[in-house]
Amino acid sequence: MSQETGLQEVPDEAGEEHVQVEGGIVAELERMTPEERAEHEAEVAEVVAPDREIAVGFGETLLELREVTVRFGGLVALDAVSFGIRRGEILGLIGPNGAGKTTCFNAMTGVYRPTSGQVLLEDRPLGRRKRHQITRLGIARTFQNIRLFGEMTALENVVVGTDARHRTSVLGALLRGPRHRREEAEAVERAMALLEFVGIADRAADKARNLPYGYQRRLEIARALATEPKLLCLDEPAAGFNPAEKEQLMGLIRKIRDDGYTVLLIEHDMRLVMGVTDRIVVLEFGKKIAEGLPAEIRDNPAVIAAYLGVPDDGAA
Ligand SMILES: Nc1ncnc2c1ncn2[C@@H]1O[C@H](COP(=O)(O)OP(=O)(O)OP(=O)(O)O)[C@@H](O)[C@H]1O
Repeated sequence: MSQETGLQEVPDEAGEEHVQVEGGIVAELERMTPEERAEHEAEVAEVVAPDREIAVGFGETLLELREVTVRFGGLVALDAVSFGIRRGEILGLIGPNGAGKTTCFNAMTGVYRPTSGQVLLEDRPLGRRKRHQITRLGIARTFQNIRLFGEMTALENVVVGTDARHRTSVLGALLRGPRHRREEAEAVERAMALLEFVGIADRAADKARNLPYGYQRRLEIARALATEPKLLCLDEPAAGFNPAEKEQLMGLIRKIRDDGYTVLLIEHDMRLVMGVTDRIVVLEFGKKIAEGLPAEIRDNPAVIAAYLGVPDDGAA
C-alpha cells in the first residue's frame, strides 16, 4: 500500500511511528503560493466529490420526516416529528438532553424503526431498510462516541468507508486479483484525498487509536464522507473540543457543505450551531417546538424557555 500511496513511515520525536507523504504533505502545502494552493484544494475537492453537481436540486427537500414517532415501552422519545432537510443546507438539530435528537438520527439511519410515521429520502420511504442499505442510499453518520477501527490505520478506516459504494468489497477485491486492483487503487486515492480534505493526511498511516482526539473526530467525518453520502449526519462532532478546535470544525463543516454535501448537525454548543447552520430544528421532550433561521430560533420564547428550563406558557 505504501508504494501506491507514496506513504512512508518515519519515527517522530517521541519514537512513535507516524506517516509522511513523499516530501511531506504539510511542507508541500506550505511551499505553495496561494494560487497553487487554491488549485490544489480544487483538485482535492474534485476527488472528494467526483459525481456531484452542486447546483442540481439545491434547496429541494432531500430527506423528510413525516409524523415520526418512536416509542420505547411507555416512553415517547419522538412524538409525531415532521421536518425536511433541504439539499445543500446545514440543518442544526438542537434541544436539551433527552429531547430526542439521537433518536431522530437513529430513526433516519435504520437503527430504530419508527413506531409510526415515515422517513423519506428523495421522496422514497426508507421503510424497513437496514442500516447498510440506507448507507448505500446515501445517508452517512458519525457517532457521539467515536467508533473507529482502532487497530486499522487512518487510511484503512476511510478505505473501509469507500467499501460501501463498491459492488465488490474492496477488502474482498484485494484477495481476488488484478481485475479488482483498479477499484482498490481508486479507493486508496479517494481515501487519501478525504484525509487531506479533513486536514489529517499527515497521519494517514497511524493506527486510529494512536491519533489525537481531534484527529479521530475528523477521521470519523472522512470515513462517513467516503460513502459518498447525499446527507451527512454529524452527532455532536465538537464534543470535547476547545474553542479553537470548534472554530476549525466550523470551517470544515462549511467546507463540506460548500463542496455540495447536505449536513444535519446535532450540537449542544449554541455558538457553534448559530455560527454554522443555515436553519435549525428544535426538539424538546420528543416534540418539535421550533424551526427556522438561526436568528429566529435565538429569539424564540419557546426555545429560550426550553433551554432555561422554565415553564413555557403559551409560547410555541
Ligand atoms: N434504546 C433506548 N431505550 C430506551 N429509551 C431510550 C433509548 N434511546 C433513547 N431513549 C430515551 O429516549 C429519550 C430521547 O433520547 P435521545 O438520546 O434521543 O436524546 P438526545 O436529545 O439525543 O439527548 P442527548 O443530548 O443527551 O444526547 C431519552 O429519554 C432517552 O432516555
